[in-house]
Amino acid sequence: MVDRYDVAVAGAGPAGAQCARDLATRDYDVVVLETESEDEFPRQSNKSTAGTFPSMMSSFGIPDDVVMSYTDDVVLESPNEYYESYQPGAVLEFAEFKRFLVEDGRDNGAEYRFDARVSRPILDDDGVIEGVRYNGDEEVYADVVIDATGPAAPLASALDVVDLERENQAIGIEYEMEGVEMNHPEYADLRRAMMLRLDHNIAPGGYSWIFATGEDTAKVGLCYIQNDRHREFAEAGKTVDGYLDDWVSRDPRFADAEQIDEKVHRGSAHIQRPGQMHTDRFIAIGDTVPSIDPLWGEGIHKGMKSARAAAATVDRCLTDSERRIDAESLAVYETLWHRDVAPRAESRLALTELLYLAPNERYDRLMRDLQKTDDDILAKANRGEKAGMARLLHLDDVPLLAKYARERFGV
Ligand SMILES: Cc1cc2nc3c(=O)[nH]c(=O)nc-3n(C[C@H](O)[C@H](O)[C@H](O)COP(=O)(O)OP(=O)(O)OC[C@H]3O[C@@H](n4cnc5c(N)ncnc54)[C@H](O)[C@@H]3O)c2cc1C
Repeated sequence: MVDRYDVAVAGAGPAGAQCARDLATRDYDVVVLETESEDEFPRQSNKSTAGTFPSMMSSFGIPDDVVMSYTDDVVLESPNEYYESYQPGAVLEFAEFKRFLVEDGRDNGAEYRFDARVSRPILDDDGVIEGVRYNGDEEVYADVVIDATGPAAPLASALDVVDLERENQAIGIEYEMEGVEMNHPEYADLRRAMMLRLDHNIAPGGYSWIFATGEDTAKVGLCYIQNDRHREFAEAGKTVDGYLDDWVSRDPRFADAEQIDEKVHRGSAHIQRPGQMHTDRFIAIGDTVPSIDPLWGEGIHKGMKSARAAAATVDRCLTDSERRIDAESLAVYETLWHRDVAPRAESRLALTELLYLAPNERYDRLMRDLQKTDDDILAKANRGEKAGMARLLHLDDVPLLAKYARERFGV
């Protein structure tokens, strides 16, 4: 007997599981294939700090049970300055959040197969995908196939839909810690905050973070892309683990802190310009695209929005009396992605590249500027609006901009 569904989704991350939730709610026959075993799920894929905002929680009906802590502020730190901004948020228990998405999808009729490692597409005589092969020779057929395997991307790569480039791969690691001095006199009060720190001495060409999960507990981590920028500031031979250990041993906030039950989360994501995201009968979502926000690494909300855009696209195409699922019909996904998931993705990526190229002193100045700037300018810059970005630049940034232009355009 051939297994046949309306939609087959590879990967039960936030993107895949949300897509299945949306499709099952609309009564489509959907199956999700997840490589990990159900008993331990999620184990290796329990990678995320999972800081998010109320807009995500309310748009996707996420219950309070999966929240570790609520925060009031976002704090940006540079080596010698900091800037606080009121912005309520939530740090999720990522594993519980993933399990909630699976259970809720199942309650709505989605089928899950764990221990199901997707390896490649099944193609028809015209080279169009009509199903997937998993665990060697097992097969599932579907009208539409969705790759939501994050950076693994076995289907999107085989179909030449996305090319996740190694030089754009950001790697990250974090510890869950207790005994952290969250209100140290030399630093901002982090007791109810998500803090991101720009400092090449800690995370060369990237950033580090402390996200409060309790009075003296926090998720503490860092990430960077191993590109030229990283190498410019990096110490030879030092690994991402080494950088985190070094920060933890030097920063006075961790003087009496310890790792909780050896809890370590690690993973990667690609930070690159958006390209193609679909073809005949196929859509890529979440970190497979990749949808992650280049500036601050917010991937959960972006991935779930891309999942919703994909589900809406599939719904539209399968509602059509002819069930048209060719590339042209599915192209509405890319329109929705650029409109709703990551508007101005190009400018935000340019801002990110410029930001991580800047030296430490420039970060201190950025914090001083932000302290004097109204939140509206920051919000505009953050959205990638040129007017907001220009307000944060100075005349003596010309060499920095020239360096950026040389790297980006070779001029
Ligand atoms: C250290 C770190 C910290 C982060 N912090 C934050 C944060 O604070 N806030 C935020 O919003 N984002 C954060 N992110 C980013 C966020 O976690 C990701 O963007 C998000 O998880 C992407 O979701 P996804 O569903 O696209 O992919 P993934 O989460 O990668 O899920 C992919 C799923 O597919 C499965 N899979 C993989 N290969 C296969 C295969 N061949 N067959 C079947 N299944 C497969 C995996 O097991 C996994 O369950 C962080 C990421 C890292 C690494």
